Formats: sequence, C-alpha cells, structure tokens
Amino acid sequence: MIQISHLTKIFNDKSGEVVALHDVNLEIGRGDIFGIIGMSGAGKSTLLRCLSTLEKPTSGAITLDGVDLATLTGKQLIDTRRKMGVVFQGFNLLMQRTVRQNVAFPLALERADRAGVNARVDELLELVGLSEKAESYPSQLSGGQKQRVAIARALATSPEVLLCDEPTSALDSLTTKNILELLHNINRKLNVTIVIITHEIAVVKAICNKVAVIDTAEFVEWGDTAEIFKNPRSDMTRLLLGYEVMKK
Ligand SMILES: Nc1ncnc2c1ncn2[C@@H]1O[C@H](COP(=O)(O)OP(=O)(O)OP(=O)(O)O)[C@@H](O)[C@H]1O
Repeated sequence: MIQISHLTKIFNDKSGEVVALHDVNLEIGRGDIFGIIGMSGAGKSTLLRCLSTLEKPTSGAITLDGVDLATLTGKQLIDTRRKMGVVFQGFNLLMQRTVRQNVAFPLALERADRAGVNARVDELLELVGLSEKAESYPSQLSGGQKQRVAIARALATSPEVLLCDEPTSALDSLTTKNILELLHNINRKLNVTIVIITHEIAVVKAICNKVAVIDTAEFVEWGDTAEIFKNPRSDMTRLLLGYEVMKK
C-alpha cells in the first residue's frame, strides 16, 4: 500500500548539507505493523515526516495506493492526509481543550452536526478506554491516558494508516505495554496499517510483524521481524539487539 522508492532527503543548514535519508526503498503492506528502528539521528523522524507529507523529498517518490504523494495538491492532498493519522511522542494535545474537544478537532471541517461528532467521539473514546475522561483536560491525565487521547484523535477521520513517531518513549514500561496492546487491537479490529518509528527494540519485538533497520540515512536490513531478529545480518541490527559488535 505504501511504496518508498529511491527516497533521498537532504537538508541545507548553516554548516552545509545534511543527508538525512539516502536512496531509501521500502514497501509497507496493508495491515502490517511496520517498525522502523535506528539510533538517534539516523533519519527516522525525517522519514515519518516525508510519509505524512510534512516534508518534501529531495528526490525519489512515496506512493500511497499507487498515488505519488508529491503530485497531490489542494483537495486531493487534504483527502490523502485524512487517510493518514499521526501520533507523536509528546502527544501534541490542545491543553486548553477537553479530551472530547481534542478528539473532535479533526472532525470540525468534516461534520457540521454536533450530535454526529459527539457520537463519533464517544465511539473513539470507548475504543481507547477513556469514556469517563471525556470532559477532563489533558493536564488532568497521565502520560498513557494522554497518548490514548492522541490515538483516538488520530483515528477520528478513519485513516487507513497510523504513523506513530516514538509513541511510547515518554512512557514507563507498563504503560508502554498497554499502549502497544491498544495499537495491536486497533490494527486487528479496524485493519489500520501501523508504522512505528522507535529506537527501542522491545517495541518492535512486542508488536511489529515487519521491521526495517536504519543506520545513518540508509536501510541496512528489512523484512519479517522474527526472521531478522533470529538471524541479524547487519552490525546495526546486532547492536540494537544487544550483541557485541567488533569494531572494524
Ligand atoms: N530541518 C532540518 N534541518 C537540518 N537538518 C535536519 C533537519 N531535520 C533533521 N535534520 C538532520 O537530519 C538527520 C536525521 O534526523 P532525524 O530527526 O530524522 O533523526 P531521528 O532518527 O529521528 O533521530 P531521533 O531519534 O534523535 O529523533 C540528523 O542529522 C538531523 O540533524
């Protein structure tokens, strides 16, 4: 469903060119829970920003169901963005709005009728297990509850893909486990394809059926999680798995 072909992203800053992604190729299938793992600065967030159309590739292409994202403008771009929900590490909630208002936010343009929006929000809050917090403000919630609100909001427009940027790295291990279970349930119940950016091998092991390992702007290994972790070929995968890696 998502095809990344020869994707390169170069930033120009004061110190010169930074190659954040170099000739990246990847296929993400419908229904996958796809983990993208790598060290800090490897290019993970840049890839997610390119996938969510927040960043334009320098060269190469990303297609969603055969449509090149770079060719989209106006209504087509808005419609495609609605097919992709994004969940961030820092939750990105509107602090002055209630949980209900946060989840309703993406629906404001779509549905004029208040009753319809409220019914949809109730459904989403039930899905993430937060029905009783609808009238609370984000400051009254725990980190895990805030992330549940962010997930409900990302699902409001019934996206086909959920892009998650380090969704659990601000959370303790038990809360991480609960959030990963929730993402797994959403994948199964709603058949939403999930892409998770992470630096934590435990996250990939817990829920990803596919994984790609990124090392300084390039993918070094990708495929079925179980196979790759059983027989890692790249030094970066071995390092992430906690193996001793010989210096060359
Ligand atoms: N807007 C920008 N301008 C210049 N360089 C950038 C910009 N955004 C990212 N970079 C650089 O691109 C490289 C990849 O950054 P990116 O944020 O994608 O890495 P990451 O793997 O997500 O790291 P982390 O896990 O620490 O968030 C880094 O060298 C970073 O400094």
